[in-house]
Amino acid sequence: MPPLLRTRNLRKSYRTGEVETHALRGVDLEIYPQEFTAIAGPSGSGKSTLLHLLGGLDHPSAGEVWLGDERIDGLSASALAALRLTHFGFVFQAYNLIPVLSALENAAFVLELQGVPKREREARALAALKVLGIADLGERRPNQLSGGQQQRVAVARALAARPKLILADEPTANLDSATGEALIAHMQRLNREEGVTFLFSTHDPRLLSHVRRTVWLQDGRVVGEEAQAA
Ligand SMILES: Nc1ncnc2c1ncn2[C@@H]1O[C@H](COP(=O)(O)OP(=O)(O)OP(=O)(O)O)[C@@H](O)[C@H]1O
Repeated sequence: MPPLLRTRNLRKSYRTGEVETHALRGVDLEIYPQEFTAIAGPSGSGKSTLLHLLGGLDHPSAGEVWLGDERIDGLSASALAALRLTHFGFVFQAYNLIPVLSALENAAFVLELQGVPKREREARALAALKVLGIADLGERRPNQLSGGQQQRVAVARALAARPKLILADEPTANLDSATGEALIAHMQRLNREEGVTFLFSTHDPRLLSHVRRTVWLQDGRVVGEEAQAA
């Protein structure tokens, strides 16, 4: 099976005034369909930067990103936006829920952008909330939900759009241990039963104990890899 996502010698530098930070220094990575994988490493090692580049949220300084057999690193902003809408689900802190929309409307939001008709998007959003065990909370706004429930709505929103891949940046950060474990169990079930590919960035040992593969980053380089039994 060919990889879903692939990078070749991926590099990213940020310039802030006179200071240049080399966040990624040549990363080669392949993510295959149905993986349940974490990018792990210390703070500042480049995990979020890597996830952003893989999801087409930013351009690399050098190197290549391939989605299937399409090279995506050089695409225009609008082409990347279209690609994100159809291929990727994001569970990122910076992409949190829209405060004035209910949980159901938030879960349906990407479908609205995709032009899915109203009745179908409500049915799919509700089905996604059900999968995450929060169908009864569909009417609530984000500020009426706990942190864990909000994270589940974010996963439901990603899922409802039926992406090939869900990219999740520290999805269990700030969750108490029971809520974190419940969210992990839901994502595992989606992975096993629906075949959704998950790629996380995390340093949460709870999540790391459940992934099947961990790619370790340090100073912008892959320094090791572990496979775990399912
Ligand atoms: N927009 C930016 N401008 C300047 N420097 C940045 C920017 N984004 C990230 N960096 C720097 O790039 C390096 C990698 O950051 P990144 O956020 O990818 O690491 P991380 O492993 O996700 O860290 P954390 O676990 O703390 O979230 C860090 O040194 C960071 O300060």
